[in-house]
Amino acid sequence: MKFKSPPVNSLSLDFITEFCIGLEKLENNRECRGVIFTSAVPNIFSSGLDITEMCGKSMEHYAEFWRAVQEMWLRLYGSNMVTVAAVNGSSPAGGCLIALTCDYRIMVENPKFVIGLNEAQLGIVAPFWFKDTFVNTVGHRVAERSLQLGSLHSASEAHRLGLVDELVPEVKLQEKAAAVMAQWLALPDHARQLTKSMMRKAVLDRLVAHREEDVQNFVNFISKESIQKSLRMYMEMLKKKKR
Ligand SMILES: CCCCCCCC/C=C\C=C\CC(=O)SCCNC(=O)CCNC(=O)[C@H](O)C(C)(C)COP(=O)(O)OP(=O)(O)OC[C@H]1O[C@@H](n2cnc3c(N)ncnc32)[C@H](O)[C@@H]1OP(=O)(O)O
Repeated sequence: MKFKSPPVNSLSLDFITEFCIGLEKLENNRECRGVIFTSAVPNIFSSGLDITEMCGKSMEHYAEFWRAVQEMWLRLYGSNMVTVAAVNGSSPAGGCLIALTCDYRIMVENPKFVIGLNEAQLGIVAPFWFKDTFVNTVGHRVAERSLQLGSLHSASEAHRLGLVDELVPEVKLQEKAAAVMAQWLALPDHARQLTKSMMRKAVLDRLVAHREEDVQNFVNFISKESIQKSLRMYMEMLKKKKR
């Protein structure tokens, strides 16, 4: 699955809806046993949740948007397929979450590419299920420090921390992703799928059990004037950076 929503593959409601429909089709296709996620936009895997979906909109819109974000994560983290992220560009926040939610992450070894859950830098808080996914990948200590600081890690640092599993030159990315996929698909599906479910079930169940509460927390949090102000300032900063 190749993300192609220029300029930065931000995760808008439309993007997320298409992502979920695409994933469901693949999940229901018995001939499809694995998916590689990558980007068709140069230098960007995904810039994370589309900030314009969380700024200056109605409470109803925030609730609809957050349910879609939850749905995307639930489907991807709970997927029966082998999921490999071929990270060929920067991947902050929600973009990093997509990579973390896969079974395996391969990143291009470009010192300009960054990845991490940088929510704290925007004055927002990664919800518990972002945090759980991060802890399950890198462990508690690394996740705690990285989340509190809202760190964006270079590709080599991300590899050192275990945030990504492998680094490769750009020209080798697709070949490597296909080789990893072949390795994972060599196992009997039922054994791999039951093992994956055993490892992820508690974290998935936690969101399912608290889904509406999580939507309400998000809506209350994001609609606070102080948070709206932080998001507006962040968007301004992104625009100024270009001038
Ligand atoms: C008490 C507990 C309660 C719990 C409540 C939970 C609350 C959780 C809430 C939210 C969670 C959010 C998670 C997220 O994903 S937030 C998004 C974070 N993303 C970022 O910080 C990335 C921002 N973008 C960048 O750093 C760069 O754009 C980069 C991706 C590195 C690409 O750089 P470059 O190639 O130089 O491109 P530009 O910066 O010029 O961007 C091009 C245009 O795209 C716009 N843009 C960029 N990112 C976003 C985005 N995420 N959303 C919307 N728009 C984005 C940017 O403004 C440029 O627009 P324009 O051309 O009009 O100037």
